[in-house]
Order: sequence, then structure tokens, then C-alpha cells
Amino acid sequence: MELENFPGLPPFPGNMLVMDLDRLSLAKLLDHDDEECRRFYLACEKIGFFYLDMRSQKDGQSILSYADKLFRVSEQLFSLKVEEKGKYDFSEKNSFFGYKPLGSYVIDSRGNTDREEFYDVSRDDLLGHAHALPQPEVVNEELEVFKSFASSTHSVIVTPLLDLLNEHLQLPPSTLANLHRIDRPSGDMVRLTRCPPQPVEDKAARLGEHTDFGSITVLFNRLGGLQVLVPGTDAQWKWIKPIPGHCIVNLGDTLVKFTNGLLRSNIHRVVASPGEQAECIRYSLGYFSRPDHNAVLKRLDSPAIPALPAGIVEEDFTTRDWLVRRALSRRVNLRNGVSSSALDYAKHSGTEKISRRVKA
Ligand SMILES: O=C(O)CCC(=O)C(=O)O
Ligand SMILES: [Fe+2]
Repeated sequence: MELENFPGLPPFPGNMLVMDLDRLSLAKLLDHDDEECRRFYLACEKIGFFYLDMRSQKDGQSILSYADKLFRVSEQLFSLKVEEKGKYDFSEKNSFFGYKPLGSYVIDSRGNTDREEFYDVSRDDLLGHAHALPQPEVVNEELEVFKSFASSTHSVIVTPLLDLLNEHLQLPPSTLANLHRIDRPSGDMVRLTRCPPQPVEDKAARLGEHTDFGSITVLFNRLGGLQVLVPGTDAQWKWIKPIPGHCIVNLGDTLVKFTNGLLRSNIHRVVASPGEQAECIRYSLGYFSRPDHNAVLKRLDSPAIPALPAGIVEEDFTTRDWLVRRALSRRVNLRNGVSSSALDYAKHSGTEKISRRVKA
């Protein structure tokens, strides 16, 4: 029987409303197994989330071991003093990398703020393609692990999945991969997060409902807390149970834009961990892939991609504009005292309406 719990952590309770996501095998997808590919395409269109079983593929196993190491780095990194971590908050320089303190992000139209800290490391910095931002010593000491995690996740998971989607979408060869080249400047990043336990009587969302801004997110969770909103008007929140040896993959807004809504970037959020897990500090780790900064986020031309409604002209948004709008506009420190109103919160939203299949 496969291991369903993470050693040393309380189990995910058995009586929760969980999302029964597909468990796809990385090895089979890399082998272009017909049935696995069919399930992959359906998952990308119907829910935009699935588990990827990494255990039977050599590079997948390496990524799992880099992820283990980065969970340990997270513990050290977030245990630094707030003032020390604050030195790496670069939001006022219009950078979306570096440290994001607890509660510095507006997560809903009422102006509530988040309950988790992030540390985002730029892939371009790691690979030496950009003038690297300063990093705390604990990150500098493990740069090789960050680098291996970022480059393997990009080459073993992100690019092959984009190539499969490319084929499914009947696009000219490598169209999607060429929009996500590792040697072009992009907002790709490794994100470490930490959520402190929350008082039982106060379980507001830790990270509000959102869609991911980019293309493919590869997420490593050990404790519950992540939930997805099932599509439709009478949607329900369902838990995503972390499974050892698997990462959780989800699609983001740019793939919705490239495919005019054919692929789904599903709404999700992070809440207090369930049952006994609520007592633990929750760490999570993700690789967020995005198209290169200059890519224009518009429908790609293919007979397999739904046409735009007559008369609709898409805005000319580059990935960079999109990331600045989505990642920085809700930062409390950049709002110059302007409070959050439903109107301006909505202005900075992503593809949520499309994701719910609800008419605007
Ligand atoms: O921590 C998680 O499980 C998910 C985090 C997330 O959705 C995000 O950082 O975009
Ligand atoms: Fe997310």
C-alpha cells in the first residue's frame, strides 16, 4: 500500500470533503502514454489541478529530494528575526521577488490581509541570468539546491507538460515551450511559505481565494490547508490532501489567456490546516512558471482553441505587466493609504470568472 501520510506530522483527517484529483504518473507522461495523456488533457480542461506521482522517475525522485532539503531551509529562513527578513522585501522597488511579510497582502474585497509569509527566489537570479538580488545567508548557503530544484522542475515537469499541451492544442511545434524558455527573462520563481498555527476561534483564510498568475505551478505540500473551488455557480470548497511522493500541479492565468478559456486556472485558497494538523506550522514550497516577460498574453491561433467572440479585441498585456498588476497591486505597503474597495480589488483580479465558468 502506498504511504498516505507524512512521517512525523499528524495525519490529514479522514472525514473531510476532499477533491478527488487525478493522480498522474510523471514517468508515463514523459513516455507519452496515451491513456495518461488523455487524463492529463481532461484534468487541464476540467479542473486545472492534478497530482503528479514523481516516485518512479529518476529526475522526479531528485526533485523530491531537493524539495525535502528546501523544506529544511524554510525552517531556518523563516526563523530569522522579522527585521532581518524585512531587509529582503523589495516590493517598493517594484520587484515581485524577495520577502513578503505576514499580513502585507490584501486578500479580499473587505480589506482583510493574509496570514502567511513568503520568500520568493527568482529563477533568473539563481541561474545567473539576472543581476541577483541580495539573499539571506541561509539561502546563499543552499543556492545549489535552489538552482537544481528550479532547473529540474522547469526541464522535467514544466517544459514536457507544455509540450504535451502544445500537441493537444495543435499549435506549431514548441510554441508554448518557446514562450517559456529558461534563457529568457521571466518571473519564474521558487516560493517558500510559512503559516503559523491559527487560534481555533479565528480561522480566516491564510491566503485568500485566487488564481495563479502564471502558467504551471508545481506545489509541494505536507499539511492540509489548500482548497479548490469546484467550478460552477453552486461551487463548494474542497480540500486537497497532500500525498507523499506527489506534487500538486495547477495551471495559471496565462494558459487561460493563450487558450481563450479552454484550459482552466482554478480558484484556490489556503485556510487553517484541518484536525490535529491545525497545531503545526505549515510550510509549503512551489515552483511558479510564467511566460517570458515580453510575451503577449493573447489567444494563440489554432483550430483547437476556441475563437474570440465577434468584435472582441484583446488587451495588449505582456506577462510583465500582468505580474506587476497582479502581484504588487494588493500589497498593503504600496497602497499609499488607499483602502481596499470592492471595485479596485476586482480591477486587479485574474481569470477567476472564466475559471468558474460563470458569465461575467
Ligand atoms: O501553500 C499552498 O498550498 C498554496 C499556495 C498558493 O496557492 C500560492 O502561493 O499561490
Ligand atoms: Fe496559488
